[in-house]
Amino acid sequence: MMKPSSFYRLIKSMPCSSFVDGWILKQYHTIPAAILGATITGAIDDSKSFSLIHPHLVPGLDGSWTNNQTSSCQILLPGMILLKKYITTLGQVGIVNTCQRWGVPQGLYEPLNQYGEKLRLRMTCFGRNWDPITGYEKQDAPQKNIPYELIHLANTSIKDAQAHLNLLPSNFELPSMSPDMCLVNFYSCSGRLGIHQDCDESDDTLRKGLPVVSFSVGDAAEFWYGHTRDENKLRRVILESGDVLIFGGKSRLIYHGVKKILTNTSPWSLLQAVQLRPGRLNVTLRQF
Ligand SMILES: O=C(O)CCC(=O)C(=O)O
Ligand SMILES: [Fe+2]
Repeated sequence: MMKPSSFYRLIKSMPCSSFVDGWILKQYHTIPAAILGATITGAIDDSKSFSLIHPHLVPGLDGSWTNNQTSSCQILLPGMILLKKYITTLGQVGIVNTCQRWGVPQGLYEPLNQYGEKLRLRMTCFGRNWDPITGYEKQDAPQKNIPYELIHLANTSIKDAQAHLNLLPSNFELPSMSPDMCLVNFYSCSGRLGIHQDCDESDDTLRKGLPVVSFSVGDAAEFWYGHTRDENKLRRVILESGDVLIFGGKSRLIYHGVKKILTNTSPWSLLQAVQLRPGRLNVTLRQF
């Protein structure tokens, strides 16, 4: 019996996969074969080194990852901005493929918390190393550069959010930043993330409120946030595929967490194009 590759798979197994054990095979989207055939060229051979990249689906750097025509901007709190439907389907496909390609061979691991318990997600990072227990302490492990496309998308998102803020009478500040760490999280349908603050970055970053930029791809999530850890006082927002959430300025140290994943809410067009496994991919960029 073949063991699943050590690379954790963002993209679900093809029905003809040689992977027969592990939870990877337990859930399938029911995508009719006719649709698969229309968009995915050729069967994927899982027995070789794991890569499901379809180069023709990776967008160029021509701005096609963003879609300002149909997106909208919501200010959730001072410094906390949600760009709804900001990333095009093509851009979302690009994010999945980029994370998949860049993640080889270590893949996304199941991190532990300080009590030795598994978190309810998988993760990897590009740029500076970070993990939930030691934070940024361990920089000796090999690092992978942050994919340029992700940096570009983060910068464009911040610029667009700033442009929106400039149109408003309020003077909510949203500083720019130069991302040097990119955290990739994948939540299965039962995944979640407890309420926390992102406060491991440098004092300078936190003091200046340099923003975290967060991309959501796949199933939607119920995201809780607010100025307190008290869950009764937190607000909720649904983060959907293609949304970009930015929290900086006065909201840089906001408490937040992912309460639940809303299963079967991935856009059909995304599943057709890239077959992201059931669940949610979240990519955050930040400056240490
Ligand atoms: O998945 C999300 O939307 C949030 C992720 C997050 O809070 C983090 O990685 O620190
Ligand atoms: Fe966070």
